[in-house]
Amino acid sequence: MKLGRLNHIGVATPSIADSIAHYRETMGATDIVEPFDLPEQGVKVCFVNTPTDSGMNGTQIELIEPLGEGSAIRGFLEKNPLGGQHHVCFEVEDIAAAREWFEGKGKRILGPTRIGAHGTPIFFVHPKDMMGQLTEIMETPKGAH
Ligand SMILES: CC[C@@H](C(=O)O)C(=O)SCCNC(=O)CCNC(=O)[C@H](O)C(C)(C)COP(=O)(O)OP(=O)(O)OC[C@H]1O[C@@H](n2cnc3c(N)ncnc32)[C@H](O)[C@@H]1OP(=O)(O)O
Ligand SMILES: [Co+2]
Repeated sequence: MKLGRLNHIGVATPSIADSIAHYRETMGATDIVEPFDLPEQGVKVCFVNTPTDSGMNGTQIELIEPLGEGSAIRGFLEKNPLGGQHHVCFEVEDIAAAREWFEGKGKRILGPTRIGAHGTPIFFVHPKDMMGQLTEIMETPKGAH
C-alpha cells in the first residue's frame, strides 16, 4: 500500500457552532463549509478548508459533533469535554487493497468499510494498534487533486 495525502484531521467538538466561531475569529479561517448531518456515522460534520500555494485541495479540519445516542464520539467527549483532535485521515488509491494491507499486519479494523463524508469508502483502524492515533483510511475521490 502507498500512503496518500493527509485528507483531514478529525476534531471532536461539543458544539460545531462554537468551533466555527473559533476557526473564523481566532484562526482566521475564510473557507468553512455549511455543516451537515451524517446520521449513518452518528455525527454532524463541518469542513474547514485550509489553503495551498498550488491551488490543489488543502488538508481539511473535519469538525464532528455527536448526533444521536450511539455516536462513536460520545465516549471521547466524555473523557475530553472541550473536544480535541480525534482522528487523522489518509487517502489511498484502492480501499479494498488498503484494508487487506492493515488486516495482514494484524491491525484491528473498526467495523465495515462504509461511505464517508466525502462520498468515498472509508474504514477506521483502532488507535491502540496505530501508535495511539485513531486512523481513518479513505479512498481518494475520483478526479480529485
Ligand atoms: C464524518 C464522517 C467520517 C468521515 O468521513 O470522515 C468520520 O470521520 S466519523 C468519526 C467518528 N467515527 C468513528 O470514530 C468510528 C471509529 N471509532 C470507534 O469505533 C470508537 O470511537 C473507538 C475508537 C473504538 C473508541 O471507542 P470508545 O468506546 O469511545 O472508547 P474506548 O473506551 O473503547 O477506547 C478504547 C481505548 O482507546 C482510546 N481511544 C478512544 N478513542 C480514541 C481516539 N480518538 N484517539 C486515541 N485513542 C482513543 C481510549 O482512551 C481507550 O484507551 P484506554 O483508556 O487506555 O483503555
Ligand atoms: Co473523518
